[in-house]
Amino acid sequence: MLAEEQVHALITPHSPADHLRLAALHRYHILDTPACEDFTFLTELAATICGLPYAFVSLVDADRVWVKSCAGMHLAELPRADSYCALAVLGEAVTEIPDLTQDPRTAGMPLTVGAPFMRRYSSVALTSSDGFAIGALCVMDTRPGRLSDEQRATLVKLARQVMALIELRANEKTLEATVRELELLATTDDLTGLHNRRSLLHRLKFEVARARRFRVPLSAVMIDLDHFKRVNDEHGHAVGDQVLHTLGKLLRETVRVIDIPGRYGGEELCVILPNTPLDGACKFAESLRARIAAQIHYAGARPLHVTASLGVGTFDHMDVDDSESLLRQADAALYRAKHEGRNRVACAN
Ligand SMILES: Nc1nc2c(ncn2[C@@H]2O[C@H](COP(=O)(O)OP(=O)(O)OP(=O)(O)O)[C@@H](O)[C@H]2O)c(=O)[nH]1
Repeated sequence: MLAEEQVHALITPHSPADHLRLAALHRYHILDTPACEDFTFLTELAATICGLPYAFVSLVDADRVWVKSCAGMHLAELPRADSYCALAVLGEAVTEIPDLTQDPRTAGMPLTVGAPFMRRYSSVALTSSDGFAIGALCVMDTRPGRLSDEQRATLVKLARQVMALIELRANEKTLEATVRELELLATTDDLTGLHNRRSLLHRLKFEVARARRFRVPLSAVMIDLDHFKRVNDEHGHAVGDQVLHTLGKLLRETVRVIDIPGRYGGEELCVILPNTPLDGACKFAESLRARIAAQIHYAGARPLHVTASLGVGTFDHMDVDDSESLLRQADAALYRAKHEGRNRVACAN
């Protein structure tokens, strides 16, 4: 019998390419994902075809072997050094150990010396598209023995199906992430990071419908920077852009998670406040006005102060009309705020 550390070295000879193999495994984002019927089906099929009670789809991580699906026995993960599957990623496409008690690498492993006292192990490596063995489809039994040629050939085909499923799931995830990114691009204003006009109006329609349905108030605050033309004229368009960008950030950080801040157009911004009555919306607008006025911007090294006028419009659930009239109300109030001297909030009557 080999010394324990020699056996350990046989089982976990992390090859120089192991970090590449691990990188290939991690690209699939499959580790620690929930159980899934498709994998279970293929695993149970492997057990049935080989006529054995146990089958597993295992993925060999840095220090553990994580089990994606199992048949015959529940297993979540094992230390890498305690798993037969760690051997399956060492080079051979097919690994077969007809008597685990006779192989120095496996004779002392917990599943060999303890329940269920495994005796045979056959596996096919799961090979990534770039050629790395990331895990194995394996079958086991508590009696020694070998697979027939036909069973082995079928297990190879099934392993390809498992790998195809892993690829498919990874592609689906990439596609979902791309769709999310595209959605974000289509609904976000580049300069401010707020909802763009189209998205803002879309969300507003939805909120109007919700206010009607649940009989709750809905408010909108229109925000227009004061004398912004001067900022552009005196300091350049890039400084004006920077002011809008900073303002967008302030808005994103100020509003509650259910509020909807957007860029209505040019230097006019808007925040939709669901479930907020007029007095709450006016308080919000006043605090926003003060924050905008307190912000310091820079034109080169020169500090620059910018103020805004704000108009608040509200629908009570009793008279919720439509999104356009809500914005008209807020706009009329904004016009009043400008007219009364700017850097102030006007609320709809
Ligand atoms: N830098 C920059 N400026 C913008 C952008 N969109 C609109 N503006 C400018 O915002 C200015 C708006 O000017 P006006 O509508 O005349 O109003 P104002 O100077 O802000 O004056 P009041 O609103 O009456 O206080 C114009 O000069 C626009 O060019 C933008 O994306 N970037």
